[in-house]
Amino acid sequence: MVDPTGESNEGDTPGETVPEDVDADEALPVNELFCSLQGEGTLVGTPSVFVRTSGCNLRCWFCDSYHTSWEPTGAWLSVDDVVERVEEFGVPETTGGAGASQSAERSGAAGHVVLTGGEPLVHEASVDLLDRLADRGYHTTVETNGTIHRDAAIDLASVSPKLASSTPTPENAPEGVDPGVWEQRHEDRRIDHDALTRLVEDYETQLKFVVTGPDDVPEIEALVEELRERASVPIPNDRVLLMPEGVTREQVDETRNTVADLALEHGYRYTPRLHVDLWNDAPGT
Ligand SMILES: C[S@@+](CC[C@H](N)C(=O)[O-])C[C@H]1O[C@@H](n2cnc3c(N)ncnc32)[C@H](O)[C@@H]1O
Ligand SMILES: Nc1nc2[nH]cc(C(=O)O)c2c(=O)[nH]1
Ligand code: SF4
Ligand SMILES: [Mg+2]
Repeated sequence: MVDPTGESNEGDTPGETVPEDVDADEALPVNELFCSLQGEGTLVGTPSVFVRTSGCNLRCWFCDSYHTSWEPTGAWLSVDDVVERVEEFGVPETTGGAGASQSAERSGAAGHVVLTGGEPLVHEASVDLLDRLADRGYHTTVETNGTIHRDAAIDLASVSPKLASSTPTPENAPEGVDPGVWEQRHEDRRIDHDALTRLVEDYETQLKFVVTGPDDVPEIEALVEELRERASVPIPNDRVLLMPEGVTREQVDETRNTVADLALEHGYRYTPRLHVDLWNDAPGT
């Protein structure tokens, strides 16, 4: 394992820790690559291959992928190798493939790939990966915090803008972590109206907000209104999703009903965290 961060806790420049023998245009720091059911959003329940890159330009206190943000870990893989690993789970039937491979332990994800992280769009090579997957007939979902726009083969932009309640403080930071410069840096970076507007205009988009409680709703309403004014495309309420905050079953049990009630009250959509319900916080799910 190498430090694949793209961004250390003190440093600020994506790419600064790329090892000398790695060409960051053609390789990605991969934290995990696995097959599961899409647990969040409009495609919930869809068998999918997940490619989780390491490194993020934000530091949400509640990040459920600590080892891609606060303590980024993974191994650099060439884009070719990532495509090969994805194909081991099955190739889309539309490209003449036989569907799911029989050898993989979880092998049902022949058509959908979810590129996530960390923040996958900090990495230039994500564009190349998405192009190659699209060429092979995969449907691509990109899970992104919405602070970066790239031109890429994205079928569904699953954008999760980060609310004020996500900002790390010494009180809420993960155990043993001092957020230091990240409290202000996260706050400064978490909303980029231009990037959000371009994502909404260029791609089929869902806006998937992590909700910690009723106090988050005014900020969601204001942001959605702002984007509706800026964007040249409509943003219907059924593309605005409220998702309960929580990494474990116990935590989601605490927030689930409040968030469902808020969705009903405001006419937004609710999304479960199906993978947490099914597999709790196990890695590779
Ligand atoms: C780990 S993030 C990676 C993609 C990107 N960095 C982002 O935040 O959208 C994947 C998804 O998990 C969500 N998420 C992270 N921590 C969470 C938590 N504690 N509760 C609910 N959702 C969470 C994010 O909002 C995002 O939708
Ligand atoms: N099953 C499952 N569905 C997911 N949808 C988005 C995820 C993510 O971490 O981006 C995720 C994940 O980690 N697991
Ligand atoms: S933006 Fe996404 S990956 Fe980054 S810290 Fe927040 S939840 Fe984690
Ligand atoms: Mg996750």
